[in-house]
Amino acid sequence: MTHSLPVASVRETARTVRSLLTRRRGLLAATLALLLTCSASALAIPPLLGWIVDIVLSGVGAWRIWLTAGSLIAAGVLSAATSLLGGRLLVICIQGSLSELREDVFAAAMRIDATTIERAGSSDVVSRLTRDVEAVTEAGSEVLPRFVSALFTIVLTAVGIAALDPFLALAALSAVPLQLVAVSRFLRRSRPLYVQLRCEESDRGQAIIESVAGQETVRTYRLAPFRLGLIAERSLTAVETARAAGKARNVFNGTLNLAEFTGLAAVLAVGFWRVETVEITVGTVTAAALFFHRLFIPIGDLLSSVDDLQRAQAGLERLVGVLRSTAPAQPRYEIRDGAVELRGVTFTYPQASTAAVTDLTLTVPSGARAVFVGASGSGKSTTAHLIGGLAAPTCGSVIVGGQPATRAAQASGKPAVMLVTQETHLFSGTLADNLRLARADATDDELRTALRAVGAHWAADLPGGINSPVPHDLDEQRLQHIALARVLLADPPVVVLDEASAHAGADSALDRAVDTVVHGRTAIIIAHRLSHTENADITAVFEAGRIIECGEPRELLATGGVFRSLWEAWARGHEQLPRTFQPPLAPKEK
Ligand SMILES: Nc1ncnc2c1ncn2[C@@H]1O[C@H](COP(=O)(O)OP(=O)(O)OP(=O)(O)O)[C@@H](O)[C@H]1O
Repeated sequence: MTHSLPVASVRETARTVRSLLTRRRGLLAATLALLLTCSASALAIPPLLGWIVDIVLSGVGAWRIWLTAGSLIAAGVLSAATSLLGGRLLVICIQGSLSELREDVFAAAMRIDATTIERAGSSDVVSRLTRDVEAVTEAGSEVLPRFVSALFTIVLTAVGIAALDPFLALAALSAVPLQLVAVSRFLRRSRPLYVQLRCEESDRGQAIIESVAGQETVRTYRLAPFRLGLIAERSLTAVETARAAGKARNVFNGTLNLAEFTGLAAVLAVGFWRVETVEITVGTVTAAALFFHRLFIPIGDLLSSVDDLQRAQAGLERLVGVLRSTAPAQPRYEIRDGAVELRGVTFTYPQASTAAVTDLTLTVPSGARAVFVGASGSGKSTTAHLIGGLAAPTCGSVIVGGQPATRAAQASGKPAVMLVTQETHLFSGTLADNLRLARADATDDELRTALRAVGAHWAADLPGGINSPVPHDLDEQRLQHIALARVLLADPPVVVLDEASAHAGADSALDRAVDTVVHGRTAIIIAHRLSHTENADITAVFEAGRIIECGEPRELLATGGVFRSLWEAWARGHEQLPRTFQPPLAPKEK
């Protein structure tokens, strides 16, 4: 079960939209004035046509027909020109606001901490940044301009009919009750359905992403039927909600058609009676019928855009929810040095019932090298993540350079801590692009130097050198080269290497690269081989989420505790001990 990110209330969403629009209030006012002019000039067309009918019926001078026709053309041209210009300005205004919102939401999503993303499921964030942004953008650029101009046309046309004849206006109003019922029922029913549908779609996406990402596990444990069942169940739930939303839309459209029929029938019937009683001319009834007929399209536009706007509103509420789920942009923090301190740290993963690490206390002075050893699941990676500021401890504090680690992650200037894991993410683009993620202003020479320093000589052999697209078939070692070169380029005071040289194998080139990278900075190394403790200032032995031994490795060997047993067991499996641990470091026999 995922805990989706929050969805903003209607009021919060309206506040955000208002603040985005008021930044462009001049442009918005000009746009509305143009659209109003467009609707007003279009409004002149039915009465002018009605006059032509009356002039023809009365048989007076042809010049009047020409004059009226000229006015008709002028009104048409003015209406078309202002509609074009107003529509364009509206799109510019809305697109500007939307792109600002998109940037804010994207920046906010990047600031959400890893624990919240994990709790919400990554597909929730992805669906907000893709499908919701799409729905809002589409509504903003296509539906909203149609909605605004339809709204103006309806209001002005209603005024026009009333000015022609109040009885005809009353007849036209007979369509309104049915329209109001249709809209209010639809609004009540569809908005929660759209919000629900989005959540269900993102749950379905999460199940698919997890199944694909974990396909090896799925295959190994023969979980395919279970995973497919889960996806099918979530798809079915989403389809049922989509069907309920479709049904609500059909009822809505049917009621609108009935309303149109009722209104036009009423206008024609009343018009017939009024002409019979010779109180108005045929031209007036013609103008009123044309007015009412002209209303069909904008009313259809207005009410059908309610559907799209509803969907966009649901999307907007989810987007504003992303803004709400992060703290406002943090001020940049200065870190003092590369010292790392854990003070009574306990951390429990969101959906776990027991703590992954408990009451950890450790001090790594600036520039020192600390190596974490321990069995799988003993809490090393969790501690590395906490030092990297990816999550805040449940209890206690993790301090980097005098700042809580989560703040140090936003240190001003270069990053305070960099975490290198076995999973090196590459973006599409060239090798240089991928390295410049660490330092945007690095020159080509600096990139090449960093690659050489970590032993990535293969990069020079690529057809276009560092400007070649990243090869798809990079092996784990080469991926680690890129990750380590990024550290050299970013030059953080603290580096956390989680199994960074696990793929070194017999070749110790990657170990040498690790040595180069950690030189001159505080290093936290999660070791998969005890040889890594050879050059460590501090070795911390983890067991069941606790640090059970901690100190300078020679002292630990001399003390004869768990580390010494581990060391001896490891050494038995390796004919050759690392140089420094041989005679000089090996514990003296007591
Ligand atoms: N995302 C997670 N959600 C819930 N529990 C987790 C999560 N990641 C790790 N754990 C649990 O936290 C505990 C510590 O795991 P951690 O990965 O930190 O250990 P580790 O020593 O780094 O192991 P390894 O060397 O296998 O990575 C384990 O019990 C593990 O099952």
